[in-house]
Amino acid sequence: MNDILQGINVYLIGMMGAGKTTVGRLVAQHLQYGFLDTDEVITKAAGKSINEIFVSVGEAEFRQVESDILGQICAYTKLAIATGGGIIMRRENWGYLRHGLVVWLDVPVDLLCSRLAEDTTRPLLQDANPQEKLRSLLEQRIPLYSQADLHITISEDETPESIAQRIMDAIPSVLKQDNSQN
Ligand SMILES: Nc1ncnc2c1ncn2[C@@H]1O[C@H](COP(=O)(O)OP(=O)(O)O)[C@@H](O)[C@H]1O
Ligand SMILES: O=C(O)C1=C[C@@H](OP(=O)(O)O)[C@@H](O)[C@H](O)C1
Ligand SMILES: [Mg+2]
Repeated sequence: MNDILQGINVYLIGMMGAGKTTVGRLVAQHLQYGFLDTDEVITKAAGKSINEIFVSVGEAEFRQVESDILGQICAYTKLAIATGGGIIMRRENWGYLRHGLVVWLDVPVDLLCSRLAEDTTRPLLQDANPQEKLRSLLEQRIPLYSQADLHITISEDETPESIAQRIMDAIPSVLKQDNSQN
């Protein structure tokens, strides 16, 4: 598989709670790739949590830093990258994501909600009605998530390992022509 991918990066996109960070680590192991999480890179560089960044400089500045980090990451190869759920909103980010293979983890809102019910680390969900917030964010974002190379639909009962395996099985079918011909 590593040979077929020719070292191109694999980017996981999808909503908060979709499992990008959890599954991304496993995909990296399967591919014998490095693993990066854009949120983790940002929090390490800033010395602050995502919540603190949103409070101190606001979402707009966070999005700028997120784009800058993605621009730097995409210069490397052999990485599986878990992105933040909103990374797909900026057009310039697609220029970076397109250097790699983009995988959308598509999880129903009800399941996202149950996974994140006790979570306090997602500032956008510190809302009176987190379920409605997730629903409206997903509605805005679906046209963008849909631009992924690979669409992985996830049902209620599927382990992260099973999802990672499905991604591995599906990758050959969506490899960009240039890479599959080499
Ligand atoms: N396939 C899965 N089955 C059950 N729980 C999961 C699964 N994938 C992720 N989770 C849990 O859901 C929460 C959010 O996962 P995370 O990987 O942080 O998502 P994301 O990075 O997409 O926001 C975590 O508590 C994680 O353990
Ligand atoms: O969907 C979003 O806009 C966000 C998702 C978060 O990452 P996860 O998708 O890993 O939760 C994080 O980047 C930030 O809280 C904003
Ligand atoms: Mg994450």
